[in-house]
Order: sequence, then structure tokens, then C-alpha cells
Amino acid sequence: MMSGDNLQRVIDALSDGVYITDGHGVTVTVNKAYERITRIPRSALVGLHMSEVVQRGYISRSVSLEVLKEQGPVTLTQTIGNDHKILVSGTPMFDPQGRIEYIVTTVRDVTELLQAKRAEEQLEQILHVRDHYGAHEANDAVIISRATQRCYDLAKRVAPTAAKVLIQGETGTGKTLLARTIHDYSAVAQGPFIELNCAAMPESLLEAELFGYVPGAFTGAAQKGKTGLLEAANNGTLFLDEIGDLPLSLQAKLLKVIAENRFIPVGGIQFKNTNFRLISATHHNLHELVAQRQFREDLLYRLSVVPLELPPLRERAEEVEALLQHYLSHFNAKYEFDCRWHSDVIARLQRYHWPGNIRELINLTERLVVTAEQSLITTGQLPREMRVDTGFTALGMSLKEQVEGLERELIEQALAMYGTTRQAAAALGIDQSTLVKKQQRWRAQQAVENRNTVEFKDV
Ligand SMILES: Nc1ncnc2c1ncn2[C@@H]1O[C@H](COP(=O)(O)OP(=O)(O)OP(=O)(O)O)[C@@H](O)[C@H]1O
Repeated sequence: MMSGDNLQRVIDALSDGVYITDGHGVTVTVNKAYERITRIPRSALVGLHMSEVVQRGYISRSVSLEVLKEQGPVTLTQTIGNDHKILVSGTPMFDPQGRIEYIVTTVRDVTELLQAKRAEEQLEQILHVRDHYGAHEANDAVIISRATQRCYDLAKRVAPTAAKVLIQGETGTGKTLLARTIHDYSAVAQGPFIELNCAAMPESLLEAELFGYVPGAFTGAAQKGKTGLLEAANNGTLFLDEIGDLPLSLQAKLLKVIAENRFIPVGGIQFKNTNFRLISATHHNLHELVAQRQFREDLLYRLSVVPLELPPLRERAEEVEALLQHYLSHFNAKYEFDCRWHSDVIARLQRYHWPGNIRELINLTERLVVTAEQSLITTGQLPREMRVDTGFTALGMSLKEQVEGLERELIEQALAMYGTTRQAAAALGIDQSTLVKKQQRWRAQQAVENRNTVEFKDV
């Protein structure tokens, strides 16, 4: 049996507040977190009956007295000071004769959660817009090249198993699309695909989104409660995007959910069972976050049974033309236009470094289609940073490649301006034959690149 001192040390180690009374409602002890949350010192409470604690104005209502009345667990909210709302759950502990011996109450500060709750409507609106945007971006083809083939092949191979997949890749490289593909090829394809961006909201709201909360837990949401995404994803897939931004406290909780396939909603006292396929994604290097103690190593190993890496678009230059053509048809159909790419635009964009990856390519295509004055889209319509490789922008390319890229850009601009190789060469101060040889070399390179495997696949 644990001594009183040891018990106190154990409850002091908990992050939620704890309040213990005896079977008559007399305060036995509170822990450090309770003192911190309520700013009431333990010494002022120990030995006080709960009715006196209320009378002295320390708290607005006593859950322990309610537990004594109900002879069972009770959850309610209390107000501390003027503005602090705390969520209090009291649980009776019975002796062998069935009499209440102690009441153990856990206390959680929900002020932040309530503020977050107010932000929730706003957020739901944002998520709705995102869904809508996703739908507008939705396409019926995935473009796969040699650079992404291995990744997609492996994804499809592991999709029917329950293995947890961790997708690593820069923003806009197609992590969500890959996760969706795994879901579509999985045993739970008929179930829901639930997506949550862990970087999009504050910690308390994230917890409420994931775990949900019980009816009666909060003002406002009180009557309904909220189903968490952990429950909503049951028999389906839970896709946690930007998992590297999940706060440490929630990492610990998620680890427990993964291990036990069950969880307790915020403010609840009962477990809910859940069973989902977990796919996570991040643009961070999680091993580095582990080294910086910002990510739990045990969680990393749990999540990355199968690690997949999507390369950035600048390393997938052979996909660029297929993507440009695919999204041009998409927006032509959407806006009832008949735009075409000038071959120089395609050549130019194949050498661009695409910091925003495929999402940037899609946005650019849409912008060029809706702003086009004529059906042929030329390099002159490209934003400045895409027209010239200025500075050290073409990351991942050697100096030689960048110099060649710049040379080609300048020659293409001169050709567009003067119309003939003779005049363009004269303007650049080089021989016409040199310019023509360079053009021939680029055409040959282009032909080889075009022969590289680029597939359109139905999703
Ligand atoms: N291989 C592909 N073929 C065609 N379209 C693609 C491909 N990969 C991604 N896309 C499209 O690119 C856009 C961005 O992809 P997605 O949202 O999957 O990227 P992400 O890596 O999840 O981005 P973020 O990290 O910002 O959430 C989407 O519209 C998606 O449909």
C-alpha cells in the first residue's frame, strides 16, 4: 500500500488538477496542478468541508457534494475567479460495504478550450472552404513519373495491410493525394477518410477535434457534445497532416490511442473504442525533431512502419509538362476557354524550382487561363521569377545547369523579341551557327525527356 507522502508525490506529478475528499465531503488533499489552476493553496483547503469551500467563495459549486447526493460519478463546470472555467469530474470510491470512502475529482482548466470553441465556428468555415477548394482542385488523374513511381507502387503494395504509413514531402507535393490513394486501395476503402491538419489550430482545439468532448462538458456546446475525429475515423482512415506540429502532450495521448485502440473524450470518464488506419504526413524531418526533443521517438517509430517520400517537383521535371497540360485542360473546361501553352513556357517551367510544388503549378495555370488575353500562353505572361533564373534560386541544380538555364532563357527571350536566329544572335553578340547548334541540342534533350515515362492514372 502506498504511503500518504508517496501518494501525494504521485498526484503532484499529474498535469490535471486532483481534489480528494473523504466519504463525508471533507478535503483530504489536492495536488500541485489544482493549486496552479485555481490559485488556491492546499493549506487553505485541507480539512475543510466542501460546503465551507463553497461558502468561502473559493469555488461556485462542489462536485464532491453532488457525487455524495448522486452516489455516482458527476461532471460539471465551475467558475473560479471571474473568468476561469474549469471542468470538474468527481468519481466515488466505495469501501467493501458499498459506502463512499473517498471522492476523487479531476480538474481541467477549459478557459482556453472555450475560447477555442468560439474560434471553432470560424475554423469550421475555413475547413469548409478548404474542402471546397480541394473539391475544386480535384482531378481524376494522378500523374506519375519515374521519380514518383516507386513511391506510388510501394503505397499500393502496403495499402491493403494495416501498416501505418508516414509520408514525407514538401508542401504541395501530393501527400494528401497519396494518402487518399492508399485509402482507396485499402481494406477500409468503404469507410471514411478523415483528414486533420495538426498545424492549423491551437493545442486545445486540436485535442477537442481529435478526442471530441462529452455532452454537458461546456457552455455553448453543452447540450450536444462533439464527436472527435478519432471516433469519426472508426473503420476508415485517419490522415494526420503536419504531424510534426502535434504538441508533445497530444503526441503522448495519440501514442496511447494507437496502442490501446480506445480513448476518453475531453471531460468524459468512459473509454470509446475506435479502429482506424493511420496515415500521417509531414514536411519536417522528424528525426531532427526527435533530436531537438520536439517529437517523441517512440511515436515516430509507431507512425513510420512504412515511410514514403514524395520528391519535390523540381526533382520531377519530367512530370511538369504532363501536369501543365492536365491542369490546362481542367481549367479550360472549367472556364470554357481554349488556352494552349507555348512550347517555350513549358521549357521554362520545367526548369523553374517550384517552391510551392504542384499546388503552385495548379494556381499558376488557373491564373494564366483566367487572365489570358489570347489563347496562346507565352513566356511574357509568366511572373518575373519564373521568366529568369535570378540568383541562387534553382536549388538542387549545379552551377553549370543554372548557367545553361540562364543562357537558354536569354536566347529564348531574344528569339521571341527578334523572330529570327540571325537577329537574335546579333543582339546577343554570338554567331548564328552557335545559337542554332544550341537550339538543336536543346531539342534533342527535350525529345529524350519526353520519352521518359509519364503516366496518367485513374484514381
Ligand atoms: N501526381 C499528381 N498528379 C496530379 N495532381 C497532383 C499530383 N500530386 C498532387 N496533385 C495535386 O496537387 C495539389 C496538392 O496536392 P496535395 O494537397 O496532396 O499536397 P500536400 O503535399 O498534401 O500539400 P500540403 O502539405 O500543403 O497539405 C492537389 O490539388 C492534388 O490533387
